[in-house]
Amino acid sequence: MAEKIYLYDTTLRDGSQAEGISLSVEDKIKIAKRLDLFGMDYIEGGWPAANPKDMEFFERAQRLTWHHARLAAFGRTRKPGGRVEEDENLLAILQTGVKVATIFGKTWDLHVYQALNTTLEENLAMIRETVGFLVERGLEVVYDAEHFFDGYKNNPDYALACLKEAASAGASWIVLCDTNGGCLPGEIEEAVKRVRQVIDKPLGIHTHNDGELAVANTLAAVMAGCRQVQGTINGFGERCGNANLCSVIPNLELKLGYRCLPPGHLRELTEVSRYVSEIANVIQPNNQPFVGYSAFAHKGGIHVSAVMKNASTYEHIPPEKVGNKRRVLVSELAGASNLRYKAAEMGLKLDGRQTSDVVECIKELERQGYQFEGAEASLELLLRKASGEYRQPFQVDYFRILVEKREDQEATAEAIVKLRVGDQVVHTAAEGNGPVNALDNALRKALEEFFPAIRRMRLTDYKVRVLDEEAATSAKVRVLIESRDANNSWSTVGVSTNIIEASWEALLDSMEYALLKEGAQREAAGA
Ligand SMILES: CC(=O)SCCNC(=O)CCNC(=O)[C@H](O)C(C)(C)COP(=O)(O)OP(=O)(O)OC[C@H]1O[C@@H](n2cnc3c(N)ncnc32)[C@H](O)[C@@H]1OP(=O)(O)O
Ligand SMILES: CC(=O)C(=O)O
Repeated sequence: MAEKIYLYDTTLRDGSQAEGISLSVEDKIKIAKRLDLFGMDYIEGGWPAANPKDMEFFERAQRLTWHHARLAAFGRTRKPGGRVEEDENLLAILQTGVKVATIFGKTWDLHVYQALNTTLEENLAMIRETVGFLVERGLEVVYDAEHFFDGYKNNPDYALACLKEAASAGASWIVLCDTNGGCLPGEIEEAVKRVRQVIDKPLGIHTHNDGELAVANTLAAVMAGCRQVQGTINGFGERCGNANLCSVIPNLELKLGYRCLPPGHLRELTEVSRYVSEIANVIQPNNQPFVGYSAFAHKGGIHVSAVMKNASTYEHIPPEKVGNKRRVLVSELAGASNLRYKAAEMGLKLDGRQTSDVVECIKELERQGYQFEGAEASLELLLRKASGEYRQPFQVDYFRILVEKREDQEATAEAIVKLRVGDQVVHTAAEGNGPVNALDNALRKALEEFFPAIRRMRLTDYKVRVLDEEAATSAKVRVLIESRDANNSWSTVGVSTNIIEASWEALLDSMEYALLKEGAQREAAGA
């Protein structure tokens, strides 16, 4: 059976130290519950003495049932010259009622002298007394040796002496921290091996990402003998972040053959990562390894052609192992393979001639400024039209816009639209707070009577990108529109030197796509 590596999540504590992240108690509870079900072994809930929010988290957490994880409360060693029995930070940990306390203490002599302003001997006493105080009260103590690796480089005997104090005082885990995040994997490996010779306790690793090596350093530490990994979901954390558990876990399980999560749970990784990003209100980078939207997205025609023959030609793991999906993008870099893949996804049949015509058409449109990667609904309409199986639900004869601005009055906009549905001609006018809004209103007014689905869709985002800035006010623009109904969202694109025309194109595609989906749903329901 594969060897177990214990997962220690500090998203709620070190993750909250990231600039721009502030979690409410409710957010923390939601994340902790999800991580518990996911199979995290330890969840660090916060530093109870640091703020009332963290204490409230523990009060609420005590009333909940935890299926897998042990909750840990974080804190520091006692103050220099202080008494553990009177240390409010330790008393707060006891007050939370948790069974695990994680204590960080100094290991780097520089910090002892300059941050704590005390002696090396007093720091050893602080570690010994603090760990002993909590162990005597029945807690499992995880000892986080802050700045261990920098301390080891500067004064190895003292750094190791700090670890020995914590171990002999009864700490269950000795966790080696690369607090400044500047170490290299080789340095980590060497130091961990040395610690194993002198410390007879299970070791853990806690790394930061300042040299972009937090994941690599964590893996190096595990290969050298650490059996607990500390990190955060999506690598959130102070400065450049912590070791990203969304990369650490699949590397440990899939590449190194360790056991971290309960069997089958790795498939929840992508969902967990996105859930935490959503609650933390952080946009997940598309290129985030394993779990990002683009982690298994293939754009180059050469890649897609090979992936369709054997996915491992351009994928280091099957995406479904981590709950992610393969995607194929269509752009000017596409070949026939991209189009065939897309057409099959849409249930369309394109013959060789149609496929090469669409590839050429897309390359030409992208040259003009269109971008189909971010406008999959416009792409689908294009492919359907090319397949010869598509009937347009309506035809537009023309639109006209009137924008008026009078002195001391707000600007007004009015749009007139003439279109045909079958053999009926519709001629409507509508006002709006701007020309695009007026067009949207006029189109809806014309179409709603024939197609009630239009009432159920709405525009959710509108983006304009100037394509050739130097052309100033005569520049070409690309408009991307995002729309949604109760079940789906979709994006469409339009390009023109006239911003109204570009918007109009994207708007028409958006409504046409809503009708296409509505028709497909009705068909599926047998209506
Ligand atoms: C490596 C890490 O990530 S550790 C965790 C870091 N996280 C945080 O700091 C977030 C939460 N922090 C806080 O809310 C506040 O800093 C508090 C409540 C903890 C302390 O606030 P204050 O009492 O106002 O102190 P302040 O933050 O200015 O300074 C920290 C003090 O802790 C001392 N300290 C630092 N590490 C330790 C330690 N391991 N053991 C004992 N004391 C320590 C410092 O020497 C300093 O003492 P001083 O005030 O006598 O100079
Ligand atoms: C303990 C901790 O958060 C660190 O050393 O980075």
